[in-house]
Amino acid sequence: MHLLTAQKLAIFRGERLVLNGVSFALRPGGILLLRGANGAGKSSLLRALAGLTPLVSGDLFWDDLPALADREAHAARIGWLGHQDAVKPALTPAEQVPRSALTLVGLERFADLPTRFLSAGQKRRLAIARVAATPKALWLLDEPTTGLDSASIERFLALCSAQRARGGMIIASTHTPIDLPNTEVLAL
Ligand SMILES: Nc1ncnc2c1ncn2[C@@H]1O[C@H](COP(=O)(O)OP(=O)(O)OP(=O)(O)O)[C@@H](O)[C@H]1O
Repeated sequence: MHLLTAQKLAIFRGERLVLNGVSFALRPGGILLLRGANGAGKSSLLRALAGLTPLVSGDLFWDDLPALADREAHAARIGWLGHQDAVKPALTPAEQVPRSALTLVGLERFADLPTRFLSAGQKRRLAIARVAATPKALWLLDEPTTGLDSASIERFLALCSAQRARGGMIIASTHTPIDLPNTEVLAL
């Protein structure tokens, strides 16, 4: 039984139709990888699925009901990892994410340092920890592994597996392979 179904989505960015006729469906525990060249529309699709960019046409269903009819309810289902990390530079990691989640991304040693002193990869790991910290039915991840070293990629994959094991879904754009079983791919 599919929980999330997209039918013939069309998305404008600025003046241009960047995506048209995009359809897919995901079951609980499913993972969908978005592939495509720079500018293909991966980020635009993720934003639209999050309700941040309007759909020009098409339908998005959650459990067979219009997903975006109640924006607040939809936002509450989503763990969002954008292109830009939503981390606060003046606060420490421990001030913005529970310590248990920092451990999951190997950031415990940096928990009490102002976030502005973290490296790009460490900030990315903090943003991932923030997504993983609260249970969300759907993770929308824009190039989650960019800038991560191999140990951090392994930890990220473990978090993805845990999300799927509890019935959560993942949609991620990526230019690199993501080594997880039963992945579906949407080429844009
Ligand atoms: N805010 C915006 N206003 C106008 N056009 C935009 C905007 N954001 C993106 N675009 C355009 O929409 C198209 C799709 O961009 P998008 O960022 O979704 O691609 P992408 O597949 O995520 O690319 P990348 O692999 O480089 O991250 C591009 O042609 C881009 O120039």
